[in-house]
Amino acid sequence: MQIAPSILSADFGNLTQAVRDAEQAGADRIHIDVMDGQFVPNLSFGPQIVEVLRRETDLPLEVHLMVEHPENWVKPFAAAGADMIMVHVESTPHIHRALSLIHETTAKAGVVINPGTPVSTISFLLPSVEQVLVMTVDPGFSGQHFIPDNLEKVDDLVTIRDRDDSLNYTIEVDGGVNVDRVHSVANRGADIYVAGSAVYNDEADVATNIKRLRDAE
Ligand SMILES: O=C(CO)[C@@H](O)[C@H](O)COP(=O)(O)O
Ligand SMILES: [Co+2]
Repeated sequence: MQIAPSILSADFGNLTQAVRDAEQAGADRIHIDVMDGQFVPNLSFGPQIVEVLRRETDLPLEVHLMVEHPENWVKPFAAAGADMIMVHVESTPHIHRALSLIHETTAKAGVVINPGTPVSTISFLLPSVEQVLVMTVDPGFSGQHFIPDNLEKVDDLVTIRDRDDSLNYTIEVDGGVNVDRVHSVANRGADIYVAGSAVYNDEADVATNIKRLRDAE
């Protein structure tokens, strides 16, 4: 599986080092959680941070937009160097427009579903995305508890993709993935998992934490 460390759990005073550590430890991509204090009750990064991190790493940068009016933020994040931009279906009445805007840039497009949103909500969008992000916590914070029922959505997304050759989205799981949970995520056929607090914490260094996750897959 691919691992996408989320820098939301890293030291905000040294994000460039956090990204370098992840790259050296063999991370596959960097997950950047963007929050506006409206769609979720927290604030985090703007496009300037992506621009800074773009200069630090060749790893793909994926932006998880947790904002209202995500359409307004597609171009700034793409211009800053995002390789993938993911939009919550719950965050806009104009999800097709948001995905089309992403495809007007060089970035790939992803759609995100909250724990309370069924896969059926996005079935008409699946041909239009390169990635589906299944939230296994309610978004807003790192370090929350994994909600296991959401793994059924991974089963559904794998089955739908297997049935239709024209669909080629990757399936990513985000929230509460740690050494105790990662095996169940891998088992269900997800392609990528996000790990925030399991990678960036005071217990061990980033390389040790990533190795522990890989060993537990
Ligand atoms: O999008 C989010 C939270 O809203 C996630 O990307 C978390 O930041 C992941 O952190 P952990 O749950 O792995 O600690
Ligand atoms: Co995220």
